[in-house]
Amino acid sequence: MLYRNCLDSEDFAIGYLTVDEQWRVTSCNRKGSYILGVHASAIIGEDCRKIFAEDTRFQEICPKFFDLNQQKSSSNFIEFVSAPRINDKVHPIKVRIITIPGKSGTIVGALIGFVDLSEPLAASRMILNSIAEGVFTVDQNWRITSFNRAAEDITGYLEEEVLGRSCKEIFKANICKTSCAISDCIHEKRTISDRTAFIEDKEGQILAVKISASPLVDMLGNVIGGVETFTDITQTLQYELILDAVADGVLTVCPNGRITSFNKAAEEITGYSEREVIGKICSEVLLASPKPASCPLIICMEEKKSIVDKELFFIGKGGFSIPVSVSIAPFIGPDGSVLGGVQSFRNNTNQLQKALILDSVADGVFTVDRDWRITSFNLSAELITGWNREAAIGQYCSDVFCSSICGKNCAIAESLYTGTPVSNRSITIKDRKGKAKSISISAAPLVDQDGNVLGGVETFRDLSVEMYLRQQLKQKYTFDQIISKSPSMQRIFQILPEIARSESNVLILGESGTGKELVANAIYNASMRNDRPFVVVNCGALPDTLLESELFGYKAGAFTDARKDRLGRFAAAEGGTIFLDEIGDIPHSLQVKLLRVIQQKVYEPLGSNVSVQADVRIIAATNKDLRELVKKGLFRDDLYYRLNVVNIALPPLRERAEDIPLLIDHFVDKFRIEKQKDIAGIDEQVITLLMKYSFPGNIRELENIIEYGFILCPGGYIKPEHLPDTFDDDEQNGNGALLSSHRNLSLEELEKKAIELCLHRNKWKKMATCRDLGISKDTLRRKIQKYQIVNPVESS
Ligand SMILES: Nc1ncnc2c1ncn2[C@@H]1O[C@H](COP(=O)(O)OP(=O)(O)OP(=O)(O)O)[C@@H](O)[C@H]1O
Repeated sequence: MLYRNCLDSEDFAIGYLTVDEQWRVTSCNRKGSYILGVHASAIIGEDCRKIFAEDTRFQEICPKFFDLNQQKSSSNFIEFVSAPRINDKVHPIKVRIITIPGKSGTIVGALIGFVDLSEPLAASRMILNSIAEGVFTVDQNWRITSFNRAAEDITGYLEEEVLGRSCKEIFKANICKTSCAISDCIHEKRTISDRTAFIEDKEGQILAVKISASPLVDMLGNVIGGVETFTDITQTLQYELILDAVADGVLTVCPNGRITSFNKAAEEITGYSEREVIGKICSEVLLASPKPASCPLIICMEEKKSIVDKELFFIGKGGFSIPVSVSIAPFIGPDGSVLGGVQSFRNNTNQLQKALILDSVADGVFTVDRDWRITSFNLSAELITGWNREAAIGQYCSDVFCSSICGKNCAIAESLYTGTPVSNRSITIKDRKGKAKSISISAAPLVDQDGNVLGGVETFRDLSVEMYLRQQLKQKYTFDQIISKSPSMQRIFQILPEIARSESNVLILGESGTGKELVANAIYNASMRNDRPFVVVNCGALPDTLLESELFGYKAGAFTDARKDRLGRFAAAEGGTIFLDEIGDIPHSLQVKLLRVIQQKVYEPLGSNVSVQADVRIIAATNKDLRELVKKGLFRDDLYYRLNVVNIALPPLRERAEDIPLLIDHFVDKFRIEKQKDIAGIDEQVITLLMKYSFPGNIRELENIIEYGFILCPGGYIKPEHLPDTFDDDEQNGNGALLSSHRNLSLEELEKKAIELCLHRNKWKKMATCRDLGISKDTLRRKIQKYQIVNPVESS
């Protein structure tokens, strides 16, 4: 009974039958009736072989039942395993027969134990197959004894293909020979985990796997094989490799800002290893201010927005600060929640250095792309234009510079079209407040190695400082409008205020164009009479008869055309100053009258015998040798002495060459304003040419040459080709006979000549002529009409 109870226990997993010597069932436990699918009472007395024969699972075993009556000893212990495939499923049944000996030694029956092996096996297989990792087991000879579904999926082999085969033969792993994980774990009697290996799948493709291995031990502690789990990490490894291959530092964080990955470049840039930073709050590791509120990565995750190329400073492992440009994006899950964030960063040290170098350059520098949008803008550019970099970058350069050359005469465009850089072109721009500024620019295209144009670069210099300095210098060498640094002129400057203050008559001597009228003007300006009239009379320009009436006026009827009284220049200058230029040219009769004005301060108008009082200061000038005229009796000596109370002799320009550069600057400034043209100055070569020149026309001639250059030069520096054509001939330059043909030309005549020359040089191509002259097509057309310039080819 006890035996029955014991065999019927719920825990008992083995079915039992007892049979008599005829194989007739004498008892059957609960598990036995469960496996056989019959009630015990239904089979008591039945031949168990018949019962087994009816159950397909026992088919293989039935023939092995022997005749119990024939058995002699109790040594009959027989074990069979039957594993028929039914409906494509294996149904293993294990049967154990133990014979029961009787008193006489004969066999009186048997105890038949049977187990349906498929039950626990199926459960464990189910568990194994539901594991996502590949699992296989081997026996002590490395023969595979099980191979789960994930292992099949990863390797492409089916279990039945690999069972019984050597694991090395199947996996062909790189570690098989040198460091087999299973043999290591058996040897070390411990589980080995997370070892990376490369195996071959059935197709021969290499897979990266992460493996763990443990020894398989039986109940007695004997190692009976090993079990290995493996995961395909090929894709993860690829991602890691890709991340490590990118030049930018990349780190990822979880939503609370803790670092979850940190690539090789990130390690190199910051000096931290991945292991040192994983799990730490990103801002605490890398930012000077570790507060999450100031961490752009946290902000981006909070606001669910991305940022690109933000300039930041990281603190590296050694505590040094690293300029970086970071881009950040949050990881947004399908439900819209933030799962983390990724931050890529680039070491900006080089760019920063370049920017610092650019910012330390005194010249303004900016670059544009192919669409004329500003791509970089240095500090000097900010200072000169008043635009800050952030505002300027991305704008069209013409919107920032508002220059006179923007559009049609753009220097960058010109440098692109001509293939040669533009240098030192003087232009006017408007700063951000709209104030006009003079700058000198140089431009060049930006071209890549293959010659593709990427954009352009322009450097520019503020000329206002230069201009101010020149102005200061000019002031030092200036008296009123007279400019000179020559010692002889400086001496004159010293006595001029004294002369001006005196009431004495002044005689100014000097060649034509040396500045006699200018000096007379300066004396007048500095005199007490400067609030009274200043009247200029060119005595050489009028016929003798006209000159007298011009100076002293006339009464009606004094001569045929004199219908009514007319006041003369002396009357006009009453209380002020009269400047009598070319005094050496006045006739004898007038010399007497002039002497009377000087001596008695009275004169009579033509046709009148009534004397008129004259309070007029006389400043006279001549380019003639008055003393020689006196000697020859052509000029009255008493008048000469009266006029010559104070005598100023102006030296010719050839005797004060040191004044030439100063005067050049002065005239360039003057014409720049007058003509509103972007001329930066005079080319060095031109200065050399002018310094060698003898200037028979003195300062007036120099002034004319510069004006001529202004007309011909389109912009930038006035070059030798912009000088009057007589400068072409070096011989002539040397002997000082130059420009005689142009010396006395009026401005209009000069302009006409310049336009004719330019048209001729450009074979009457109007666009080229406009470009050379720096004028518009309309202006050129008007000037051609005005000066009636004709194309010789068309006219013939
Ligand atoms: N030192 C100077 N600085 C600046 N400009 C000068 C100087 N000297 C002469 N000029 C300029 O040269 C031109 C000729 O000068 P100005 O007419 O005074 O000479 P001038 O001796 O009176 O000539 P002329 O004898 O032919 O009448 C003027 O435009 C004048 O402004």
